[in-house]
Amino acid sequence: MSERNCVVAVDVGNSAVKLCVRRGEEKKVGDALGDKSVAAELAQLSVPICENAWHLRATRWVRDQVRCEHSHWLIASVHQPAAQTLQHAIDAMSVDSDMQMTVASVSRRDVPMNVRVDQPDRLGVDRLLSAYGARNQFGSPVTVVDAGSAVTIDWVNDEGDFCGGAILPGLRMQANALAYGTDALPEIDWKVGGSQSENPATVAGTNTVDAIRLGLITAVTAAIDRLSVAYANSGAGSKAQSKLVLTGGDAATISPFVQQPHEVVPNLVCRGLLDLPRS
Ligand SMILES: Nc1ncnc2c1ncn2[C@@H]1O[C@H](COP(=O)(O)OP(=O)(O)O)[C@@H](O)[C@H]1O
Ligand SMILES: CC(C)(COP(=O)(O)O)[C@@H](O)C(=O)NCCC(=O)O
Ligand SMILES: [K+]
Repeated sequence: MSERNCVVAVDVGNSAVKLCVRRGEEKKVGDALGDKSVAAELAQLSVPICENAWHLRATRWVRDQVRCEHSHWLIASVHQPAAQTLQHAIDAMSVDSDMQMTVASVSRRDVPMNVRVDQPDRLGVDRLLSAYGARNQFGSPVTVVDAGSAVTIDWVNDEGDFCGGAILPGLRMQANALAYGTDALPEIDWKVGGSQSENPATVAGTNTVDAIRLGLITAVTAAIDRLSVAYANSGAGSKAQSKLVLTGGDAATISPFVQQPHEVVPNLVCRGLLDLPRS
């Protein structure tokens, strides 16, 4: 890649930092509803923030991926200490690098989407950006699920407005909570597998691990199925059929057990960042 300018999209979550850079020709997406050009090839990386020197892995990856004169980093964060650590690593890298770097912290005001919640400034910018990315790719109405540290199940109405949603603990957090809050329960690997790999969402667990796995998967997927239908019904009379989109570190794990038709799109927050109109 030898462009003059490139954009580095960064989603700082509570478990991991996700980075995306678009390879090759950039496409202008702006705010065009239904535009599918976001499917352009992306280089993507997820670095768990529990990993030693995660910030160095992140910045080195970007240095190796992009060969441009000026990189503009768009950072959306719901974890301020991690965002600060990353900012310092970017500053340090820019001292030793030929590449010019600028960094912008993205807030909800940068996202061209109406927000219908009680306190918009308290809304996680990741929720808004994944909704924005989903709306750009699939149109509205759409239910957007981000299955990460927390699972968010959000609603974008017929008019394309962000209307809030639900927040529940993510799979790892639920697994931790059971192990932490009891004497007898082990901390399980919630990923599908083990003795009940055929379909843990329909067969009663006949041992502790399978029972926990069934509980966790059902808690998350039943919430998704129920709320996506309820949201769509709340927009009764809507002209367009409602869609359902999953993203986040656990999206692929839960997808086989979500009954409603849906799409899995990796790194929707970063895709939303790359879609933002340029100032
Ligand atoms: N290798 C992994 N490292 C960390 N989390 C993982 C990994 N594989 C799957 N996960 C799951 O992904 C979730 C984190 O998803 P992610 O979307 O990165 O979260 P966040 O946006 O909160 O940082 C964890 O809660 C865990 O359940
Ligand atoms: C709900 C979240 C914790 C999800 O974070 P994540 O799982 O992506 O790390 C985050 O969007 C957040 O801190 N939100 C602030 C509260 C709100 O959105 O209402
Ligand atoms: K999330």
